Amino acid sequence: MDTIKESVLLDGKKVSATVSVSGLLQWESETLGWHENAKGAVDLREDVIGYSVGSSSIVIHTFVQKAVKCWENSKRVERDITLVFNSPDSQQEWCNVLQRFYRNAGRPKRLFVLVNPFGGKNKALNVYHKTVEPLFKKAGIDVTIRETQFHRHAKELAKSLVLSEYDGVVCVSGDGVLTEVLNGLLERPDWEQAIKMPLGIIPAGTGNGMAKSLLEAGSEYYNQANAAFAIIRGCKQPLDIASVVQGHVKCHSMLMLSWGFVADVDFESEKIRSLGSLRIDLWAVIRVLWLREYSGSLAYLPATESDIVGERLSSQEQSLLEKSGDSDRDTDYRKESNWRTLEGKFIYIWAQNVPYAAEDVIAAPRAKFNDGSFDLIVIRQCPRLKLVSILLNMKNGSHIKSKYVQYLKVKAFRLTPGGIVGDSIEGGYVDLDGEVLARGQGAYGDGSRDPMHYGPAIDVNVEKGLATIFAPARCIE
Ligand SMILES: Nc1ncnc2c1ncn2[C@@H]1O[C@H](COP(=O)(O)OP(=O)(O)OP(=O)(O)O)[C@@H](O)[C@H]1O
Repeated sequence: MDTIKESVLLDGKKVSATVSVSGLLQWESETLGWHENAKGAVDLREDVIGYSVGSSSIVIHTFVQKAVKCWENSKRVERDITLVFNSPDSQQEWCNVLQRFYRNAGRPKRLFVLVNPFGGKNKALNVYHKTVEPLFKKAGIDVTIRETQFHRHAKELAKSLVLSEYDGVVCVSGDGVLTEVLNGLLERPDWEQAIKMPLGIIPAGTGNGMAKSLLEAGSEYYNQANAAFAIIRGCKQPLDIASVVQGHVKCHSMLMLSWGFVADVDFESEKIRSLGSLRIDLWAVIRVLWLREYSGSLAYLPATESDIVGERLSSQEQSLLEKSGDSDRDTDYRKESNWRTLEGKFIYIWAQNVPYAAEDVIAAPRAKFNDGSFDLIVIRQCPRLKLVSILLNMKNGSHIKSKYVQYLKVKAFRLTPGGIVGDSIEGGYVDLDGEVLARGQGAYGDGSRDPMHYGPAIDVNVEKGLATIFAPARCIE
């Protein structure tokens, strides 16, 4: 039978209710006639966390979007709907329909949850217990929770995870812990299997660009409850991943790589960390006043015809490129003929996988989760005042309209960072998903014993949809 119908008490009122195998619960009052509250409906797939069964009742835990101003994504609110049945048989019949529906809905049943107790303002544990745990409980999810105890602990845990025991790994943290899990999975001997494990993120760090990008793309209000609900709903989005190789160092990125101004501000301002988020603004002012330009080169493989700017590679550059990087993975772009190069002075180069780099920074408004490319934002020579306006406009993404910004979608790139123009030291940092990948001589002591010294060129290859991430339904590309 596709639909069952029953006369029940719904929140104490007599209604005629139906539930269909396609997941729609509808009701109509048997006493109110055409009164505005006489009818109702709820979509079991889109708007329900789960259900629980009482002695003669079923409680449906709904999580429905509240209508707000049209330009805002609306918040969801929890509301329980209690259905009381006349007989144990009809209750059982309804339970069977609900059970069958949720068994086939692709929702996760067993999750491995990692919480970074020091993420953001040390509030991640509180976020988990207050907001996330109650929702997972209502959804009937079995949770194994681990607090990360040290830097890169999440990576170790991902490396040793028993894959068959979980339907997903969820990080209650910033983007850093999520990236560690990704790298742990990809460093396993069984990485091809391991990387199919769906990942989830509940924003509880300082940098929450991935969670913001997912919720925004799904037209969901940005908060931790909605992020948890996206995981409960079980929709999954393939996510591009960049493999990054510099000499012997090999790792993976899901968010961003930057070199120059932006990375320098981020890392150099660590000295004034006690000032909180103000540290970034203050250091940005310092760096604008004492603006650095770096010499270097960027070779890249355009993703589309309109991303072709710059010169073709010389035959020597092309042959160097073909010997470089990583040949382990499926996608190998090194021998493609369409590579281009930009050389000279740069203020910054920023490669971004998803639109948001942080909650309030839309670094790459055209970025897509699964288009097989990273978006490059390149600033070369630029007057100081224009640079300030570009930085301010990153809050709404309009910086890409500036004539000083080159915005390119690329499938692969090779960055050769050089020194500060007009200075004997190299200086600047290369930031990979919030961690130092490399730094120029002088960025750390005299640089002679710095293990992260710039070294050889950095090769980045985008692997289309290599990872899988839980995402709001409307975000799926
Ligand atoms: N118990 C711990 N002690 C010290 N460092 C930890 C611990 N757990 C996780 N970390 C490290 O904290 C870093 C930041 O993690 P997370 O992703 O939660 O936040 P973030 O937004 O990237 O940064 P922030 O620390 O500024 O909030 C990661 O590099 C991770 O390895």
